[in-house]
Amino acid sequence: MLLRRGLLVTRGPLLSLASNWTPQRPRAARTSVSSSMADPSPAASKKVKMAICQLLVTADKEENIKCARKAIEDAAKQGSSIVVLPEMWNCPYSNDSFPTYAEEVPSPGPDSPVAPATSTSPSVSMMADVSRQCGVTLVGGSIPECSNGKLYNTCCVFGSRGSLLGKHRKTHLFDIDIPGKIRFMESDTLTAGDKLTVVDTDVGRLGIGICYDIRFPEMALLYAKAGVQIIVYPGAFNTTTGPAHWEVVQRARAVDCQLFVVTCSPARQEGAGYQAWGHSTAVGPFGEVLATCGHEQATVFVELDLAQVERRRENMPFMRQRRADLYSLTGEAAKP
Ligand SMILES: NC(=O)CC(=O)C(=O)O
Repeated sequence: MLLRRGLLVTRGPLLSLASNWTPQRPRAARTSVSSSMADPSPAASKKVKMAICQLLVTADKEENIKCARKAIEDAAKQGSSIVVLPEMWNCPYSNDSFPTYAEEVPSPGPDSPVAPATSTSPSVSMMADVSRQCGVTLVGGSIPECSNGKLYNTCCVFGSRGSLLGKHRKTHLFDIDIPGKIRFMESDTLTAGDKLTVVDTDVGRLGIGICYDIRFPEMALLYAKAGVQIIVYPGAFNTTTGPAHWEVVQRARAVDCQLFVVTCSPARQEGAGYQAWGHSTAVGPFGEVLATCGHEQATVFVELDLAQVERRRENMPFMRQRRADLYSLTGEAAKP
């Protein structure tokens, strides 16, 4: 069997680890499902239908909220039980925009009261309302959050009854300078979060990271240690780092940690100051790209079989094989 891009793998029956399900396959979404190993046992599967909404983000906040709501409703109509939004989906990705578009985000909890739609947090209210109305788990990409005079890049996770189950503040700020290509300093306006975020949802245990967080394998390994099945990274790589690293880092995190990795980018907006790479993707625990798309607006539908996480860990028990006598990983990704 030959996998994409010429990787030669062992012989064995072709097996879909997680099949793409596309009642109406979105334009530009691509599926590449592959497996290099025969599934050793037909153990119970636990399938999760996910929609990854690569939204076109404009300077019009109200319009962005409307579009996000519609994408979530459409995904739910097509049977998704979990929907993912992009990083900074309610505003242009720029330090000028973050303070202007920022909202307050309440503390998570099963009874978290979420401000009514008329409040100063319209993006948060919409996400709470639509997740409850559609009965979906929602990983709400990220929005700028204002709290005690500081700004954060914050992802809200809502349960299928509309409560705010968790919030993750981007822990590694995107401060890079590649001369002649791209310079971006999130730290000019944003403050880094100081916690890792594991959330138990109806669809499984999620770990959350935002964009640049994906470059730090220690964080992903701590999530794996905490029993996370899917790490979701809303993210907006760019046209310099995207082609070089976007897919590689997703597959690396998935292989290292033997779990699903899902990314959700904004679509590329011609003429925008920040050119997002797009290519929202789902990767399986054997490092296989399950579904992806180009840089245009699209929803990627994918079915994840969470039983594959355990299977891959049985096949190759990295966790047990670590050499704690030679190295160790400290830190905490507390189980919820
Ligand atoms: N925008 C980010 O946070 C990260 C990014 O573009 C990169 O790591 O490259």
